[in-house]
Amino acid sequence: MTKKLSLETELVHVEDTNTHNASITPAYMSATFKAKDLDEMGPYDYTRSGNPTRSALQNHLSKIMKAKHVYALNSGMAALDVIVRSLNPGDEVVAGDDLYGGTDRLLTYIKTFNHIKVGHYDTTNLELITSKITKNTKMVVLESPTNPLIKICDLKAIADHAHKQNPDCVVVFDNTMMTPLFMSPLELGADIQYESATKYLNGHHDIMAGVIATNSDELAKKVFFVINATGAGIAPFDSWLLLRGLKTLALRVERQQENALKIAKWLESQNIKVRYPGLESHPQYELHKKQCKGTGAVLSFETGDVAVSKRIIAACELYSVTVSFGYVASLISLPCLMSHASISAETRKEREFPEDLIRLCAGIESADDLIEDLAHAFKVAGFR
Ligand SMILES: Cc1ncc(COP(=O)(O)O)c(C=O)c1O
Ligand SMILES: N[C@@H](CCSC[C@H](N)C(=O)O)C(=O)O
Repeated sequence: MTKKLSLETELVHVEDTNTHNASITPAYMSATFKAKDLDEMGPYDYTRSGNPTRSALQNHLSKIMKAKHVYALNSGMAALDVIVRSLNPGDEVVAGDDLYGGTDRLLTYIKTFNHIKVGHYDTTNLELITSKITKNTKMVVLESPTNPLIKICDLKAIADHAHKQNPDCVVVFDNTMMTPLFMSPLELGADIQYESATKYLNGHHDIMAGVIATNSDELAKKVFFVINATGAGIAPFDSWLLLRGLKTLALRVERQQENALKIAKWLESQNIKVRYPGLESHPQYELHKKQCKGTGAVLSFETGDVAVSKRIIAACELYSVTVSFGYVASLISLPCLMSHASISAETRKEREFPEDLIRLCAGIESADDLIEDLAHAFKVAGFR
């Protein structure tokens, strides 16, 4: 077919050749592969280095992420770990001031133990962030929308500035919240896009996974070296589950987004300050619309009192109280005690991180049921 296919179509059609023409890519549950003969070893020898199920997944992701090189790893944090291993002591990294807690923890680790200089700044303030990116900056680490404050940064403007200052500066973008369905960071100037595939890409909360995408041969080479050297590549059965989950990405995320918008509007109608890029009240609503095709399904809001937030969360019946997001069922959490507990209370305060912030991630249930459950929880908690 010569026509350019839409992403929704690409998602469900996995190109793969396998011995028996199985319709579904088999899970090659083998650590080793026999050498044909000693002069021709074949493409696979050991699953740490490569596995056909992982290759099928990576090839499929390459199409979806419109990237020349894609690597699938055993978690989103493993992906970031592989990326930051290209840094050397003394290198300077500029990062956002609102990042997933585990990202912050890993950046703090490399700052403390690898002697890499890491500065955190408000990425919504273009003047500030660009003033911090200089010719000495080796890497920029961004998230947008951020987890959990839903801050939006201007990726193109930041990447253009970084590359002007230092053509070798590596702009790394965490696209977990938007997924390739709603945002194409590589097209906007990122050198490396990574995602926690544990979230939307898989969608079923039954695996941990991460992906790295880049169009640079040089960066891809470095990434593959570390994956092979450390064993960070995704396992065959997890590759198989991720391939299966990806097929319904568009259906799931579109429905989740629809629900999130309805919930966000309902919360706003209760005079609550809601952080969601699909609301016109979001301070970077226009910017987000300019660089993304959708607004995702994660939102957060404050109640003004940690005790009230805890009571609301405890009173929810449909929302599971868990970390993570992107699951087909709805989730609710208190980031300061859960996903962002690894950031010290002092740092959270410095970065204006509200302790009463509730993060909510819409699933694919009926929006009416989800709103009714929240309304009921508010009542039980004595809120509103
Ligand atoms: C935005 C974001 N990036 C990266 C990660 C790390 O991914 P993983 O949990 O798959 O290691 C998470 C959550 O854990 C996240 O929320
Ligand atoms: N105990 C975990 C917490 C994981 S939080 C996962 C997710 N990214 C989220 O934002 O909810 C840890 O220490 O990493």
